[in-house]
Amino acid sequence: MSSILSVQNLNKSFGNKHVLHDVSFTVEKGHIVGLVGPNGAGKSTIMKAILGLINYQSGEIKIANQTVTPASHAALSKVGALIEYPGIYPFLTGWDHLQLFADGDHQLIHIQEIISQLNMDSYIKRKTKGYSLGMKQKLGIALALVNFPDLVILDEPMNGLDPEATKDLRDLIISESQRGTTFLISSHILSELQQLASDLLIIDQGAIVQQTTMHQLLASQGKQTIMLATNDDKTARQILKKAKFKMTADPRLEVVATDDETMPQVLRTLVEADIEIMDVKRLEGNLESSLLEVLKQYRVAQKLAKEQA
Ligand SMILES: Nc1ncnc2c1ncn2[C@@H]1O[C@H](COP(=O)(O)OP(=O)(O)OP(=O)(O)O)[C@@H](O)[C@H]1O
Repeated sequence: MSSILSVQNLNKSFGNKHVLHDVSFTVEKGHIVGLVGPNGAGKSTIMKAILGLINYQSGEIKIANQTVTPASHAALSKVGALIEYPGIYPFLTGWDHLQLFADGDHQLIHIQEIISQLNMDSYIKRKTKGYSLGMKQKLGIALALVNFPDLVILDEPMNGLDPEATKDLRDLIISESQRGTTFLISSHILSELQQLASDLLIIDQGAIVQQTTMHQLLASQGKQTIMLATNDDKTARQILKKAKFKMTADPRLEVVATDDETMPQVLRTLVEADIEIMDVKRLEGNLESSLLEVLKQYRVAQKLAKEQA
């Protein structure tokens, strides 16, 4: 695995307000990373620092091994971003914006693909002064993606999007990531992020609480389960209990997955006992409840550490 982005010991203050505290993390090439945390945690500030939009007191930011500062932007040539509101000229059409932004005519096919995937065909040739909030947001996202960037940074990209557009965006991000594009995305829409992100950076009050994978976070909270249907659920339950698998309170046959091995072990145990398996599903837990739990535990630990200091 190689990292495309590395942030080390980043400290940022606005006046005498210290808002980022020794923030360090790396982002692996091709991953979709969710940056999550409460309001005011420092997500946008981290993104702006990565994009060279704000100065910082200390630390180092590297994109593809090249240092980024407000005075040194070379590494950003292969980065696309949407931070806060997209900068859009009202008297140009969406198509004009995309063409102006594109590195060359060879991007036209890609522009057309993005327009179709985000369902923008019906208005892309209209002046943007008549666009709704969601239409502008989609244009901002299209602009971030147009030149096949290696890294894309999106701050709350689902803002203003209806459910259909949210799904279109999710599909687009996944297809671009399959081409090798890396994404760093902040969002408060955790149900959406859960379907998108492979990795998570959890931040609270300007400090990294945890860098983890979605799978690990959900599993660590004991929230991932395996739902089974067999030809004899009653006997299957007895066998699984005897084999010391943890069952949930659900009246159906649901086993708590403690790690990646649980699923094959459960299936082997049942097959060896001649139970016929009709259906098996891995149920992911809930990102929102897992995140709230992690933040709660972190704050308790922080409070204890302060009291002991
Ligand atoms: N230009 C600024 N001047 C002063 N303080 C600022 C400025 N920008 C951000 N802050 C402060 O820095 C902290 C982090 O803000 P930031 O916008 O990065 O949080 P966030 O995690 O993106 O929040 P949200 O989820 O609400 O968008 C907050 O306390 C905020 O008030």
